[in-house]
Order: sequence, then structure tokens, then C-alpha cells
Amino acid sequence: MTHSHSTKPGTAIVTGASSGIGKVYADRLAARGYDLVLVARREERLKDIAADLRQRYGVNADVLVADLSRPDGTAAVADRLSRDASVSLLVNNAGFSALKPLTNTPDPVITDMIGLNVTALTLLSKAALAAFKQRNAGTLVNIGSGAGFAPYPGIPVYGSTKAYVYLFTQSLQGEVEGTAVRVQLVLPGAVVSEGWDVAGGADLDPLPESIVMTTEDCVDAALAGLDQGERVTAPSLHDDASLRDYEGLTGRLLQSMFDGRPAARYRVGS
Ligand SMILES: NC(=O)C1=CN([C@@H]2O[C@H](COP(=O)(O)OP(=O)(O)OC[C@H]3O[C@@H](n4cnc5c(N)ncnc54)[C@H](OP(=O)(O)O)[C@@H]3O)[C@@H](O)[C@H]2O)C=CC1
Ligand SMILES: N[C@@H](C=O)C(=O)O
Repeated sequence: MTHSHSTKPGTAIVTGASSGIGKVYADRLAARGYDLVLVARREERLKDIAADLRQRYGVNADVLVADLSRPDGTAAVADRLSRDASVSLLVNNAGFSALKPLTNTPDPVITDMIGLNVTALTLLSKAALAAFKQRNAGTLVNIGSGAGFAPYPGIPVYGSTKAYVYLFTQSLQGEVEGTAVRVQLVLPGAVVSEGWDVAGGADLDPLPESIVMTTEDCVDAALAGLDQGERVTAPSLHDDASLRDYEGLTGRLLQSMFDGRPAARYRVGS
């Protein structure tokens, strides 16, 4: 499908576009007429995906090979965000997990995971919002995880990086309030992808099929949430009132933390 110039929505940068959720984002965004910049480390895969998108949708698709757990990799993508005024959407999707207790997780895995899931996502969000705010247009999508809602024994670092994405992205929503810039937080549950092999220590196969979503359903729901103007989209959460309750409760808890008097149960000064 080709799109006329006047309807072009601009360029979308998708990190982690070489597989899983990111690859499906690239496909769906190309179907919507976006030109693409595909970011990941595996160049051959990215080239094949880019060629396929060009051929099937008639869009431009560039490959940007970058290791986002390294400062130079993140800087290369940030540079594209600040130089290329056609970029109207960033999907901060690249991420990985290690399903291991802390003491069994090698130090480089920990630093790479924090570097990718937290530092790169933060710096690329900053570069995107700087460009989008200047143009008063653009959309930032950050991929968190249901694993960021509560302590998750066995995956202490991954779950915590996703808790960061949850709070960070919602904080950014406050920063763009009153502008035309949009920030969406996407919280997948369990999704079929190579990510489970990368994570090790757990296998998708023993999980009941009923709790695992396809990458296609996950991305289609995330984009439907974006179309509906949602700030937080949880593709597998049927009871969305529970999310609002959670947000309300944590917001009230934050407010009630600001009190100069020690709580009575500590009997300080009594
Ligand atoms: N699958 C699931 O159950 C869930 C996944 N998520 C999140 O969804 C996102 C996508 O994961 P998913 O599709 O499952 O996993 P995949 O492993 O299929 O995809 C991860 C993508 O990130 C890229 N990537 C990994 N490390 C780096 C790096 N250092 N620099 C640049 N790119 C990198 C990979 O490409 P390459 O190796 O070529 O660099 C790949 O394209 C992640 O943020 C994940 O945490 C959230 C909830 C559930
Ligand atoms: N990727 C999954 C677990 O590691 C998740 O985010 O739930």
C-alpha cells in the first residue's frame, strides 16, 4: 500500500525493531504510512525487515545499527532525533530481561540491562521531547511491563527497570501537559518473543497459553490505545478500573508522605 505525500504521518524511530514487539511495531507503523528508522544491533535482520517494509508498504525504511546499552549507540539515535525534523514518533521498545536472582546475575548483564532499559530509554525520551516540544508535535511511546507493578521474586533488576519506566514515563506526561506532544506508556503482560530466550532461566512453553499474548495482538492493542488517546495502555488488563485505582492510591500515598511529624506509631518525642 502506498500513501500520498500529503497524508504522510512522518518518520517513526523504533528501537529493538529486529524482533518481537518492535518488529511488529515497525510493520504496523509502516502500514499506517510512517517512514521508519529501525534500530537494533543485528544489522542483517534490520536490513531484511527494512527491505520487506519498503516493498510491501512503499515507505522509506532506514537501518540504524546501535548498541543502546553503550553511550555511543544511544548518542547516534539521539542525534537522529535532534537532526531529523521528519521524526514524529519514537517507540522506546528495546529492552531485555534476565530471569535470575541477583547473586546469579553477572555484573555486565546488570549494567547492560540498566544501560538499555533505563539509561537509553531516558536519554532518548529526552532527545525526543526536546525536538517534539520545539515543534509542538510528536509522540513518544515507552514500553514498560506488568513486571514493574510489584516486586517480582527472581527478576529483581528487570522488574525494577520497568518500575522506573512506569514512574518516569508518567512523570513525562506531566511535562507535556498543555502541549500537542503525546506520551504513551505501554505495559505488556507476557508476550511470545525471543525475549524469553534472551532472559534465560524461564521458558515460555510451560506457561498456560491463556496467559501469553501474541506480539501482533500486543502491538495492535497498544496502537488502539494510542488512537483512543490513552496515556497508559495495558493490552492484557481487562479490568482497567484496577489501573485507575492503583494510580489513585499511589498518588494519595505520595501526598501523604509529605508530613513533618513522625507517625504516632513511632512514639518519637512522646
Ligand atoms: N515479551 C514479553 O513478555 C514482554 C516484553 N516486554 C518488553 O517489550 C520490549 C520488547 O521485548 P520483546 O519483543 O519481548 O523481546 P525481543 O528479544 O524479541 O526484542 C528485543 C529487541 O531489543 C533489541 N535489543 C536488545 N538489546 C539491545 C541493545 N543493547 N541495543 C539495541 N537494541 C537491543 C533486540 O535487537 P538486537 O538483539 O538485534 O539488538 C530486539 O530487537 C522490551 O522492552 C521488553 O522488556 C514487556 C513486557 C512483556
Ligand atoms: N519480559 C517479561 C519477563 O521477563 C516481562 O516483562 O514480563
